[in-house]
Amino acid sequence: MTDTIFPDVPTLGERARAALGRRNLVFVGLMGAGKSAIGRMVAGQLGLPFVDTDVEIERVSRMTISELFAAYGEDEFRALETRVIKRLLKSGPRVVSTGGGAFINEKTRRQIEKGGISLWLNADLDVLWERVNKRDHRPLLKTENPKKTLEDLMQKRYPVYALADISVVSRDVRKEIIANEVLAAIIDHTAKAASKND
Ligand SMILES: Nc1ncnc2c1ncn2[C@@H]1O[C@H](COP(=O)(O)OP(=O)(O)O)[C@@H](O)[C@H]1O
Ligand SMILES: O=C(O)C1=C[C@@H](OP(=O)(O)O)[C@@H](O)[C@H](O)C1
Ligand SMILES: [Mg+2]
Repeated sequence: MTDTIFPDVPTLGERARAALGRRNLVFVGLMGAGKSAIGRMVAGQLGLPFVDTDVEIERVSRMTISELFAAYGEDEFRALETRVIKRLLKSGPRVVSTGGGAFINEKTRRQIEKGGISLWLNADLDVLWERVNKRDHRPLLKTENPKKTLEDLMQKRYPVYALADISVVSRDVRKEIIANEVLAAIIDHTAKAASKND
């Protein structure tokens, strides 16, 4: 409707796409923050390809994340994750949603810093818990007290996620609202970076 009345006014998605240029957009944050769901939605609005690193890891290994953890352990999973992300970031621009531990790994974080704009979806414990407790495919949460495990991971990881270029609060509102806030944050970040270079 708006497009018909104001045909030349770019949409939020088009403005964010122009701001991103040739860079990848990389979602980081804890399990349940919405990286996979919001990442896919944002990619659609930007008109860019979307890839979820966990899905890509499962595709190349022909195993589920749980099977990989069980068969080879977390260290091997991280090594595979680093290799997959390095490859994905080489041929952008695309939207990449990482698994929650990717940005915590120093080697992977350096690749992300080099290969694109990182965006932290920052959510509080209750929001995360509400979302993750509905499914049991996350091996790190198969503990006696998964909510406490999630809380411990928050304590350890949040200072590292805070190193991301952009952060957006992921909360209990419709996904479209968060996706639009992500697009606005990309535009804002690029404008600030440009004015710093003036
Ligand atoms: N804003 C939101 N409102 C409601 N549900 C959401 C929202 N964001 C994500 N979800 C849901 O929460 C669950 C976890 O999201 P997901 O994207 O898998 O998180 P992550 O990839 O960060 O672990 C999914 O079922 C997803 O659809
Ligand atoms: O936080 C983590 O270390 C992990 C998060 C998961 O991805 P999501 O954050 O998409 O759930 C997945 O990569 C794996 O279970 C390990
Ligand atoms: Mg995910």
